[in-house]
Amino acid sequence: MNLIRLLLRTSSLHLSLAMLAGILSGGTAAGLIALINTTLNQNQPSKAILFWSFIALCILRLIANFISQILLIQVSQKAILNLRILLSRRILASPLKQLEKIGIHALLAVLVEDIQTISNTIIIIPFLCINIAIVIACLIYLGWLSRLIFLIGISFMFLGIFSYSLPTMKAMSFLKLAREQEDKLFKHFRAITQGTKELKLHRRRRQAFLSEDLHKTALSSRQHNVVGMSIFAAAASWGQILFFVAIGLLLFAIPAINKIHPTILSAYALTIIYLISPLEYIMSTMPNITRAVVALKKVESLGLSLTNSAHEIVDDTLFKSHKWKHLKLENITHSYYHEPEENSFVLGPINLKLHQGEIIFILGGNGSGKSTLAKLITGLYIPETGNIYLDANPINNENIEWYRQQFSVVFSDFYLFDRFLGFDNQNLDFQTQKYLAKLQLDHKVKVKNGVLSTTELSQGQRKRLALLTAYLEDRPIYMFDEWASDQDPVFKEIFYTQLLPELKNRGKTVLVISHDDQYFYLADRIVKLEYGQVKTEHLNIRKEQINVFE
Ligand SMILES: Nc1ncnc2c1ncn2[C@@H]1O[C@H](COP(=O)(O)OP(=O)(O)OP(=O)(O)O)[C@@H](O)[C@H]1O
Repeated sequence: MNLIRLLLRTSSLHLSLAMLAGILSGGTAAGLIALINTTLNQNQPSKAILFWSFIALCILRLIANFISQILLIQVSQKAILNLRILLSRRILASPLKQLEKIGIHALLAVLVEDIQTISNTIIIIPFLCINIAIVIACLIYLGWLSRLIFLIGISFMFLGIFSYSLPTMKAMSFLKLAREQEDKLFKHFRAITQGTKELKLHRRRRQAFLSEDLHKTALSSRQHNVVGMSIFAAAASWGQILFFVAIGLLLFAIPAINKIHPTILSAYALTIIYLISPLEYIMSTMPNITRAVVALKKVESLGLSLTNSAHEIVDDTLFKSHKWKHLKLENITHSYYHEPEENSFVLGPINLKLHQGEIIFILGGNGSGKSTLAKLITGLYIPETGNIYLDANPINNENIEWYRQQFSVVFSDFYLFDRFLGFDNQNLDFQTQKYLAKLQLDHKVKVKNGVLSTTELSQGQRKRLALLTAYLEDRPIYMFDEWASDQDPVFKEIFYTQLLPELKNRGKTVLVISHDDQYFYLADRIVKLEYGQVKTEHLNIRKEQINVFE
């Protein structure tokens, strides 16, 4: 089972020791029962040896139980920690296309819901193991008492397990359906947090959203959970009654068929009654275990398997001492997955050669494929066909991680971190302060130890902060996806006529996705897209005023 593999991966040594201690603890529990039986069945006052054995077994059980629990708690907590880190790593190591296909809401459901479910189950596994050890030890004791009754008991137990597991399989299918609703619920939660303004301003939209979307999904989730959990409850009640049927058989049916000594019968009855509590615990954990199995299956179904560790391949030997001259896209294509056949968007095949130190403008109408091309050029999307070359070197799985590190990008849907992560620059604060002044943000934002005093700014100001981060990254290729669209005319002018040429003068290659036709003359090369194809490619040697939309 994957859950056990997950624990084993965490620390097999700790787990083995904990299991040993657990078995010892279970063994002492069975030993105590045996001792109590012997003491009860002897017709004379208790001997000192029985008394001291009882004390010794109690102490042994206390110690073994404690050690086993402590070790198992450590393993389970470490497994939870590893699970959180591993899943986050897996998500970040997965191709962007795959993550976009899964969807943000489904990823959130995995990170919040599934991790919690798996963690909750991992926490109970230590106690589950100890209870299983007690059951096994008691069964061994029962087998030692009488083989015949043990065989009857074991057959009865398997019948019980079988009749318990059949309905639980049905219950699992309902829990799976409930889990599917969780993805939808997270989509609605996203709508609540990101669409608050739109929902507040439109009462009928809000009511329709609450009753038709949110309530419907939450209700469906509840119904599947209720049915699933009810089946578990029915199966558990059936399991409980089976204990008493077993005791009934033992007391009334078996002695009628076969003569059995009353001391064995009473020992059996006592042990079975003692077994009720651990068996009930085991049964009560089944819904949790089933939920965790469903959660793990969900995680795996998204292609985020937890059994292999994710690792990045960074081959930075490539081009280390070498200044590249051109970046070539050869017949690259990309298509999106969900669009209907007749409407599907395909970018490419694109053939382009971009030179080091150029300012390249990428133009085109809405939906023409500019941002898609940006993701392909920056290595975020792997081309479905064709290749990217840096000089004569093809970009492949081995060097793509390195290749991505050559780009500083501000996407139109950028994310702003409130502290500068991954910089080991000694003068970071000084440099940031300088750029804050340059971007006219020094009156609003301060920086201390790489932490920004605020990111609660206007959209245009936030974009300037994103640009600042790109400046600090100081990478060979810059990419701006409609960066200037939120800037006021004055700063727009500064961006195009001062900041871009400055970057070029520092030897940077600058790719600019833009609709600002008054600045197209600043470009060295202009690439215009239409319906996912390069419509025109224009080399602007004379820096003339051009109108490529004509
Ligand atoms: N994550 C996505 N999943 C599915 N389809 C997408 C996705 N992103 C974009 N598309 C589709 O790809 C096409 C091109 O989108 P893209 O964002 O590249 O256009 P664009 O030229 O940047 O547009 P705009 O100027 O509006 O930003 C569109 O038809 C869009 O529907």
